[in-house]
Amino acid sequence: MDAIQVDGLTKEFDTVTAVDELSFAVEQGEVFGLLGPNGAGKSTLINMLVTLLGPTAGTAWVNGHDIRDETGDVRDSLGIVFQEPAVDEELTGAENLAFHARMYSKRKAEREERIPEVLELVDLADEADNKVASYSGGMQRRLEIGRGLMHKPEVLFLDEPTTGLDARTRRDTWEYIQRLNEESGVTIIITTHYMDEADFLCERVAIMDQGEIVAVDSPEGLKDSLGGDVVTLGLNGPANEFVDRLDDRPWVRERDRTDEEVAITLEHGSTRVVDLVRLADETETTITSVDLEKPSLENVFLSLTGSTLTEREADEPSTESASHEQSSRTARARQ
Ligand SMILES: Nc1ncnc2c1ncn2[C@@H]1O[C@H](COP(=O)(O)OP(=O)(O)OP(=O)(O)O)[C@@H](O)[C@H]1O
Repeated sequence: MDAIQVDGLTKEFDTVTAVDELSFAVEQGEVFGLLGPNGAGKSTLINMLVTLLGPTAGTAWVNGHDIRDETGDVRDSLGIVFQEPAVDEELTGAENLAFHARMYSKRKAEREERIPEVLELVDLADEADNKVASYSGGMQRRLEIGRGLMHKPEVLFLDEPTTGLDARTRRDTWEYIQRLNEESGVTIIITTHYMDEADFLCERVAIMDQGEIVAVDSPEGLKDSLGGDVVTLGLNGPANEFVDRLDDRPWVRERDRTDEEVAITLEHGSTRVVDLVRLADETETTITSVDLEKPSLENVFLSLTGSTLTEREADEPSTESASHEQSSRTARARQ
C-alpha cells in the first residue's frame, strides 16, 4: 500500500483553481517533495491531505484512509509541522510535548513513556527541562518536529521546514530530517520553494506550478531530462578537426559551435574534461578556457514552465501577505 495516493484531487476557490486534478502516489518510507513558487497550490494540497480543507473534486488516501470520510483515521496516521512556530517559549521542551499530547487526549502513562522517546528522536534529551526560549532556531525546529511525532504517525508533513533559518542551521535540519527518515522509516512529505532543499532532501520531487504537477521524478532524473551537463570550451583558431571528431564520441549528446567556443552537452561532464583535452592535443587545438555547468532544478523549472522559480515568485502579489493570509487560513481551518 502507498503511504499516499492522490486521485484527481481538485480545489477551487471563487475564481482560482488552486489545485487542479492532481494524481500521484507517495511510497511508504519515501521523502517526497512538493516544490513550487508561492501560490503554486502546495499549502492547499497539504491542507486537503491533512483534512483541514475539503476537496472540490477527486480524493486521496492517507495510509489507505479516504480524506473525505475517514478524517479521524487520516489524522491519527499523520503528523504536521506548520511553517509558523507552534511551541510555547515559556515552557520547557518536555512540557511542550506533554501539552501537545494532552490535546491528542493520550493517556498519562502513555504520554510519560513517549515524551523521552521523542526527545531522544529529535536529539533534545539533554535539553528536556530547559525553557524553549533558550533553544537555538534549529533546536526549536526539531522540537516542532517532535510535536508532530508524538502520536507515532506513519506520515509526517513538513511545511517549508527551514524557512527563516540561517544557512548552517538549514543544513543541519536537512541532515536531521534525513536521519529521522532512515532511522524511523516515517514517510515524509515536504513542501518547499527552495530548490537546494528539494535537491538535497527528497528522493522524489513533484514540481508544482499554478495548481498542477508539471513533473515528478528524482532530482537526478529531473536534471537528466535536460540532456546532461554542458562543458563550454574556449577555442583558439579554426579547430574544425576537433569539432568534427567530437561527433564520433558516443558520450557527446549535442554540440553547439560559435566562432570562439563550442558548448558540448554530455553526461558526467567533469569526468570527460580529460578526454576533451586529449582530443584537443591530438588535433593540435588550443583550448583557452573550460567551463562546466551542471543543470539545477531551477533549469528544470525553467524548461518546464518557461520562467524561473524566482521570476514566478516575483509575479505573486506579495509573498509576505500571501504567507500571512495562509497562516490565518490555516488557523481558521483548524478551528
Ligand atoms: N482560502 C482561499 N481563498 C481564495 N483563494 C485561495 C485560498 N487559499 C489559497 N488560495 C489561492 O490558491 C492559490 C494557491 O495557494 P497556496 O497557498 O496553496 O499556494 P502555495 O504554493 O502553498 O504558496 P505558499 O508557499 O505562499 O503557501 C493561490 O492563488 C492562492 O491565492
